[in-house]
Amino acid sequence: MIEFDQVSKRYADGTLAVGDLSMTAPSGAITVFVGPSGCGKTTSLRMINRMVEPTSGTIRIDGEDVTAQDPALLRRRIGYVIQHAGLFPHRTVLDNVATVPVLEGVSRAEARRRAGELLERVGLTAAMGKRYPAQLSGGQQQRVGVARALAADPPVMLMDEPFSAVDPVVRESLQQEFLRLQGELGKTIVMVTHDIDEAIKLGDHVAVFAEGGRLAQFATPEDLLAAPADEFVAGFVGRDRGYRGLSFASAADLPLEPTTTEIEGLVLVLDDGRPVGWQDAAGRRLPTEGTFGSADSLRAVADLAILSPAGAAVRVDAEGRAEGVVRQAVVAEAVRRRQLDRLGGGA
Ligand SMILES: Nc1ncnc2c1ncn2[C@@H]1O[C@H](COP(=O)(O)OP(=O)(O)OP(=O)(O)O)[C@@H](O)[C@H]1O
Repeated sequence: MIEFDQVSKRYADGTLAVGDLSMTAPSGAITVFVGPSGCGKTTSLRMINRMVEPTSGTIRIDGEDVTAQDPALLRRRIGYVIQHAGLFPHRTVLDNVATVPVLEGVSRAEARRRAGELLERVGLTAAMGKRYPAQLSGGQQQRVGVARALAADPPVMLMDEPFSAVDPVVRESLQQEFLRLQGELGKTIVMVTHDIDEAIKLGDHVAVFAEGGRLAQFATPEDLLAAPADEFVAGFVGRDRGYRGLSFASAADLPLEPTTTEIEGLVLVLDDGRPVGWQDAAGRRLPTEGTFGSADSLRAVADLAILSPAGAAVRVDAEGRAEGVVRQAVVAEAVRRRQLDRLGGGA
C-alpha cells in the first residue's frame, strides 16, 4: 500500500501544488487521482517515485519511507507509464520493453524473450517488436508503454494519463484490456486522469483533487456518485450521476414477468426460446433492442427498458433463451428502493 501522510509540495516559485495530503492507496488495487487541471495530481504521483520531493510529510510504500530509499533503485521497482508512452525512439519496441530487466542484470536474450511475451500479453504481435516506436499507432505505443512498465514485474505502477492521447474507441479498448490485465496481475496502481468517467470506470478507489492540491474526496466510484462530499465534487462528477451510479447495482434480483405477458399491445416473439422481436396485433415486428443477463447492471436494464418499443427489457440465460421481461416501472421501483436503502431509510 502507498500512504501519503500530511504531504505538501510547494515549488520554488511559491506555488502550493499539494496541500497536506493524507490518504492510502491500497495494495493490489487501482487508485485514481482525478481533478481539474493544475490541482496537483501529477505532482502527487511523482512524489511516490521521488521524481518530485515533498516539502513536508512522508510517503511510505508498504511501510517504508520512500525518502530513505535510493531513487534509482526505487524507480526500478515502480513501473511508470506516461501519456504518449514516452518510448525510446531509437530502440526497437522489443528493446524498449527489455530495457529495465537488462539494467537489473537479466541477460539480453532472456530479457528479449520475456519482452516478447509481454508484448503478446498487451495485445501486440511479435512482428511489431522489431519495429521502432514511430512505426506504431498511438494506441499501440501506449500498449508498449504498459508492457515496458510491467517488464520488471514491479509491485507498484504509476500511470499518468496513460490513455488520453488516443481516440475514444482505442481508449475504450485499452481500458478494457488494462482491467483484464490487472485482474490477472493485481498490481498496486496509482493513475492520474482528468476524466471522471475514466476514473469511475477504472478506479477501485478515486481521489478527487481540488484547487491547491486539496483532497476533496477519497471514495469508491459508487460512493462518489451516490454521495459527493461537497458541491465541488458533485459538480465535477457531473449531472447524470444518479443514472451512472446504477452501473454499480446488480439487476440479478429484478422480479420477472413471464415472456408471454402482453405489454403495451406488444407480445414477445421467440424462436427456439430466443427473443427475435416484439409483435403487435397487426403482426408488425419491432426489434427488442438487446437483452440482459444476470451479471448486468441496473443501468444496462434501465437503458434497454427505455429503448424497448414495449418499455420492457428482456432477460436471457447463458444460452440466450428468454427467462422473462422487466417493465420500466419495475426498474424505476428497484432504483427507488436502492436509493432509500442508501439513505438508510429501508424499503
Ligand atoms: N516545476 C514546477 N514549478 C512550479 N510550479 C509547478 C511545477 N510543476 C507544477 N507546478 C504547478 O503546480 C500545480 C500542480 O501541478 P500538477 O502538474 O501537479 O497538476 P495536475 O493536476 O497534474 O495538472 P494537469 O491535469 O494539468 O496535468 C500547478 O499550478 C502547476 O502549475
